[in-house]
Amino acid sequence: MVYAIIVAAGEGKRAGFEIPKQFVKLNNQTILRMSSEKFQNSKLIDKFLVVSHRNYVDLTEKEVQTFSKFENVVIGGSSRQESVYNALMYLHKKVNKPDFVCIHDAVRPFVDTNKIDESIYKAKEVGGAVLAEMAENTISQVNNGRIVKTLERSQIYLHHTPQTFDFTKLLKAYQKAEKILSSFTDDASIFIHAGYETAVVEDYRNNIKLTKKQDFELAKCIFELNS
Ligand SMILES: Nc1ccn([C@@H]2O[C@H](COP(=O)(O)OP(=O)(O)OP(=O)(O)O)[C@@H](O)[C@H]2O)c(=O)n1
Ligand SMILES: C[C@](O)(CO)[C@H](O)COP(=O)(O)O
Repeated sequence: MVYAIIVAAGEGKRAGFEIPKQFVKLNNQTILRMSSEKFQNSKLIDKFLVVSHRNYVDLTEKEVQTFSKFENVVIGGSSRQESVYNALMYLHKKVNKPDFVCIHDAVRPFVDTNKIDESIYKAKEVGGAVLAEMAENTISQVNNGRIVKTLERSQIYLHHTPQTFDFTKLLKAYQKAEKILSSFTDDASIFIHAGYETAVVEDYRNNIKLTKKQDFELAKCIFELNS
């Protein structure tokens, strides 16, 4: 069984809207609903959870309750990784635990459903799989404003989501890292820290994370292009 975990418990501080950015609407649909619909439409996702900020549970539920694969809202934590951990612990308490979990940022509404499925196929083969975009710009490591070294860009990938993992292994990885979760910014880095193999699945550039206000201007263009 494959569960999606859609993390939507952030406050959207960098975006600066009056409400958390996952509830901002694009063409009359919230970002959260747009993202959730992609997992509802995936042929390999059996059920999904949405991780919500404790102050927005009702609004979160209202956005996703019509989806047949939606199971429950889980209360988030103080960081994205804490939120993921809360969802993993919810699943750990179930009698019928999932085999794989597919973790997605609610604020990446343009994810392609076929790419979701590709990440699941690859995770079933390798153990973990991350949708990622190969760097097309020259990349450098910088310290105090000075270039330390230029990196081989064919070996540099920008991590997107979803990131899909063997559930038992990911839970163990989170348990191993639970005192240092703030050292990580995504699930793959926690999985790799535990020594597990992780593959990349080439993703489309338009699977952007809506982080700042200007990303919503770009989102309007992507939405128009996709329409
Ligand atoms: N404690 C948190 C923090 C973030 N997220 C989710 O993780 C995803 C990526 O996080 P980010 O873009 O950083 O969202 P925010 O934390 O809301 O943004 P900010 O840091 O600007 O407040 C988002 O879907 C966000 O809702 C979460 O579930 N729980
Ligand atoms: C998980 C992620 O989207 C992969 O690129 C990214 O690390 C999330 O970072 P954020 O600061 O929590 O938005």
